[in-house]
Amino acid sequence: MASAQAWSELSAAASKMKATHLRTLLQDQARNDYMYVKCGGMTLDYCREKVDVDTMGKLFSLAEKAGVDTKKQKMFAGERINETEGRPVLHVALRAPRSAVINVDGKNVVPEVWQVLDAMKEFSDKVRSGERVGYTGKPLKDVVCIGIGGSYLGVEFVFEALKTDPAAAAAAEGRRLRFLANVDPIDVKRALDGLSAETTLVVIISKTFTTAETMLNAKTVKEWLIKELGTEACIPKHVVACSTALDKTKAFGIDPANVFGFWDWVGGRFSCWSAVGVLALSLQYGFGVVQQFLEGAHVMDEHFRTAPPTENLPLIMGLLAVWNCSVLGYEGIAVLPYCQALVRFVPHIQQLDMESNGKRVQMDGTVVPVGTGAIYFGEPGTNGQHSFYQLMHQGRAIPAEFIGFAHSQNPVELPGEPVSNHDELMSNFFAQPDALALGKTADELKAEGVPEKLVPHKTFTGDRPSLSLLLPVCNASWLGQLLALYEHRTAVQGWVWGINSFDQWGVELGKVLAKEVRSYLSTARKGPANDSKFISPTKMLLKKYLE
Ligand SMILES: O=P(O)(O)OC[C@H]1O[C@H](O)[C@H](O)[C@@H](O)[C@@H]1O
Repeated sequence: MASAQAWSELSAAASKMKATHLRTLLQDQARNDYMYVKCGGMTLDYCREKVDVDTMGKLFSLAEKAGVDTKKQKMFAGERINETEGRPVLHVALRAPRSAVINVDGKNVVPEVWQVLDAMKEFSDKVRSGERVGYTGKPLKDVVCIGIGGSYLGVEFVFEALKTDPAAAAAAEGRRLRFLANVDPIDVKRALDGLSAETTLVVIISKTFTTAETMLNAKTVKEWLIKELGTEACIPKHVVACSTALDKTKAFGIDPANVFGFWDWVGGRFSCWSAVGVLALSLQYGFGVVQQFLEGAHVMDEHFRTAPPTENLPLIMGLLAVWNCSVLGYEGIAVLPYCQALVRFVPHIQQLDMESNGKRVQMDGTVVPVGTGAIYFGEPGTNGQHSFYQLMHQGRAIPAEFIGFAHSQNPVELPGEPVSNHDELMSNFFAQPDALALGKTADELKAEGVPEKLVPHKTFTGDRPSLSLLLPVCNASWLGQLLALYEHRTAVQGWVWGINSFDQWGVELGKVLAKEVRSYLSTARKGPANDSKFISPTKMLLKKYLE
């Protein structure tokens, strides 16, 4: 955590920035050029953030004082930086090349990573080619993934993002991939709808293999398979698992040969590069496509590890998030991908950032002196424009992160239209940040002849910060880079705040209380039950539910 002095220096800079409209800041071309940063084919333009070059200098020095670089080197070196759980944080090892050396307690973990990757390639190739079949001899063309949180969101994001990528779509022809996350039995119905057990492979994804939702869903689907196929003997052919808890997968009845492992140094929300994501995505799109995703992430890892601060995209984006949240006092961040393929990107980023940085104490247990974490939300553009953008333009100011691609996965050009469909989409990507930043003044409206009484309603105050990320195309490799960028951006914020971005104790209390309700309901469904553990409003509502 940076010192109190470093934070107070920033609040002085904040006063200056608050008093300077983005219209003024954007007139400084040297400033704008400084904030136009390239990383390979990816471009970050952050000139519409409420910062000047001097502020950025202060933010880089804040990072230095907070020891961000040292913490980053420790992460890459496999040190136990997740102090509250005593674990290294090594998702970067999951996408390291075969030749890399990353030691944990003196042992290189990269060969183990590749051993599992090779096993997943072999397994998915066999399923896809029809060499490995179901219990009745039919090819396994459908896959149902059962998992929640980090064992679901990233995988679904990538699955959706590649669905319309021409190469991935061709590789997925004739195959279906479904997800079952919520413990709501309605989700079981939705996931299994129209599937035949004979052709369905079930992948149970759970790091701990104890998560209540996943375990109940896994049992429910196991029952479905047994009922449909008429025998428990079908399970080894139809159920596989991705987990670190090999004893528990065995107890569930899964053949150890059908379990794809990973390690305690892979955090749930950083795990889609492990068996958690690689197996299901390889089954759907083939291992080759998934390998491009991993390689893309590695490119971003290397950029993050080696690029100087002023060119380091994850560092800059992490610092801007800290600046907006802790110094300027904005509470939310809108993530706005102008790409329908990223339809499940924001839900994943919500978990990635809000579970990582929704913390109130520093590593040493003392309360962080500034606000931490932001409320993430967003929708693909242009859908969001017809929904919550009104509030962003004329209601609350919410820093926004616009994400766009130079080329579409599905180019369409209609004769007689002034621009291609993708250019139409991207016209909005370029227009919205300027509308937020510049706004529209009363004088401009009056000059346009807007009636006096409508002028206040039509005025846009502007001065609303955003950044824009432009990537070449939404394919496996660029998706890998994009997600790794957001992962490192998340870590940077946590390191500046001095919190532990890699634990998640905040999810525990609700789980414990749910256990008490579960045991009460189990008794109450059969007869009288003791509700003295609950507060009276909860008792009342439980009574109503059971009526
Ligand atoms: O993979 P599992 O052990 O089933 O855990 C699934 C999820 O459980 C909890 O909700 C954690 O907060 C998540 O970080 C985790 O990803």
